Amino acid sequence: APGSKTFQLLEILHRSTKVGSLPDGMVIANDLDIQRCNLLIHQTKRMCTANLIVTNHEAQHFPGGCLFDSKHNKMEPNRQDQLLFDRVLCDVPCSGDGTLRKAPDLWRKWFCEGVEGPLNLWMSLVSFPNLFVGQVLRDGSELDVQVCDKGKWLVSCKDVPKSHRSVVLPSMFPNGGNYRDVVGSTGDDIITDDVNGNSEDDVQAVENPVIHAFIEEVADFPLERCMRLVPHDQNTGAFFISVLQKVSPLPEIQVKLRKEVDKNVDIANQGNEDAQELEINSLETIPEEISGANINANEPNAADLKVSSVTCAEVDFKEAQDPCIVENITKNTLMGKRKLQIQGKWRGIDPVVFFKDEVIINGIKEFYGIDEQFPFNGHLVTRNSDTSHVKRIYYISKSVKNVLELNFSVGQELKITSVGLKIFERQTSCEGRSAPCAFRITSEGLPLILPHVSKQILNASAIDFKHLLQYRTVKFGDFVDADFGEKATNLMPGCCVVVLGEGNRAATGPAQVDESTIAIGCWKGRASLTVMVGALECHELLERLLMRLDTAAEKDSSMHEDKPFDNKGDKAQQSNGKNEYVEVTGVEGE
Ligand SMILES: C[S@@+](CC[C@H](N)C(=O)[O-])C[C@H]1O[C@@H](n2cnc3c(N)ncnc32)[C@H](O)[C@@H]1O
Repeated sequence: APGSKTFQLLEILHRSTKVGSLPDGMVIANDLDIQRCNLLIHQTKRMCTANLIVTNHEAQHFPGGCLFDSKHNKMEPNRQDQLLFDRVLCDVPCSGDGTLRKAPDLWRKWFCEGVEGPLNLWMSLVSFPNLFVGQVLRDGSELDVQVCDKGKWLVSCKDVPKSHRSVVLPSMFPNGGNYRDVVGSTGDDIITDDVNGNSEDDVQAVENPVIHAFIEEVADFPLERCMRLVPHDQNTGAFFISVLQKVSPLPEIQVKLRKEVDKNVDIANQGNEDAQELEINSLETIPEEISGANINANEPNAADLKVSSVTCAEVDFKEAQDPCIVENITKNTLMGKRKLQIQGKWRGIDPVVFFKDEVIINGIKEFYGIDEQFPFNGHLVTRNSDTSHVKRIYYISKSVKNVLELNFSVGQELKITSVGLKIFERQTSCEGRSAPCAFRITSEGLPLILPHVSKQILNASAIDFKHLLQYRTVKFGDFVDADFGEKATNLMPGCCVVVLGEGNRAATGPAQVDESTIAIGCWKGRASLTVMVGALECHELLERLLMRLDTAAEKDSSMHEDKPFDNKGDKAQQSNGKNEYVEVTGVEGE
């Protein structure tokens, strides 16, 4: 955590999806804490999913996306017009008492009222219209909190035997206080016998009438849908899990929605204008003074912040340290100019903008030979409303597209911190030559788009693939398979994809892609191919490659010793002086 439950939900969603396609469903992951959102985004990145939206709301006030038919003065009951969830996993803040075992010091700070916060939150969540039907749980605040000490139920701190008062604190009872207040100003008149007439040394289990009544009451509840994992049984922090099923909408919800509708109408009118303004239209020019800035999504008033620019020298230094890790380097072409990016509704959060620049989109399609089956229209978004500086393009599934469209139509109610799968990223060559296509395919986007790519794609033999991963830049003439080297020479300059073929020769014909396909994004420079992933990813791919070769029926033993290829390998290594690509200067936020 955070992110592991979201990851598992996405895994379930993607489980039966064929390579190159996307599941129908989607996950919206929400947390009130923006830092937790960012961690979650990071953790789920390796899922490479286009079916996730991460939002930053109070869950009890999660926007409903409910449309209002102003003409007929009624709420649209159409399901498509509302953001309704089929299932909700609520991982709510807890009382924290399960943690006491591993952090006993907390016991002294633990106080009963502390549980009320989470309890109130749970109650407001279960009555939330988008989620569950309300009133499914008994209001816990009605319950008198009882303290059990050595098998005996204590209703008030007055009942605590003197010898136990250092352990059972008044703060553990709902009325709190301290022993001095409760038993007298001096504390001398401390009761030594408890309310049940037992002496303090004669503590015995007694039946508590309140608990008894409670047990009788809950006997009819469907508690088989709840599970309590007590900490000492599992040696964990304790969990209470319950499964609730919504069986019908609540009448009160209609009233509540009714009130919200009026508010939504105003927002929607405002929002539609915003949405139109924010849609990218290459014919429109955005005034310079409001374009191009790097907004930190964690800062509530980031739009007011100055833009800190990374100098060329800093970037060169970082690249010299690890020339392949370029993705995280943010350059700012504006160099010192303070410019503000157009913000969406949420200040400090980059706007989500449908990317519709046909010149760029058609250029990408043409360059990579992407088949028409792969839907682009309405599936691309950016986090930058400045068309001339779009740096990253994200792919969204149909389900996410529907939610975004609904969100725009109701005035951008959703505060979206992350959406979709980064599929293309702007890239240029440091040789100064501009590639015919300014956008490379990202490694996250590669699994999705690969089956649809027919140009700029090569099949490499295992040995050449291995050399690419090892040396990361290999001159065309240094490839073991001369045919592969020639094909690489004939590629267009810029981004290309190298797919691992079978055995020691590159496969011929178009790449056959399935779940087991190993492929890597590369840059075709003037004289060499350079892999476009970080050292860690290269290392992981190399391990996968070696494992595959180990288990292959026709294992080529030469793969495990470089001797026959030493010259080639050395040459390849020597050629790794400088990469032939560099991340383009960009100003997009996110
Ligand atoms: C038990 S943690 C679970 C976090 C996350 N699901 C995970 O697996 O790490 C509870 C989370 O609820 C978040 N939270 C607290 N109050 C909230 C609220 N009103 N709305 C949404 N999230 C809230 C906290 O920021 C915290 O991250």
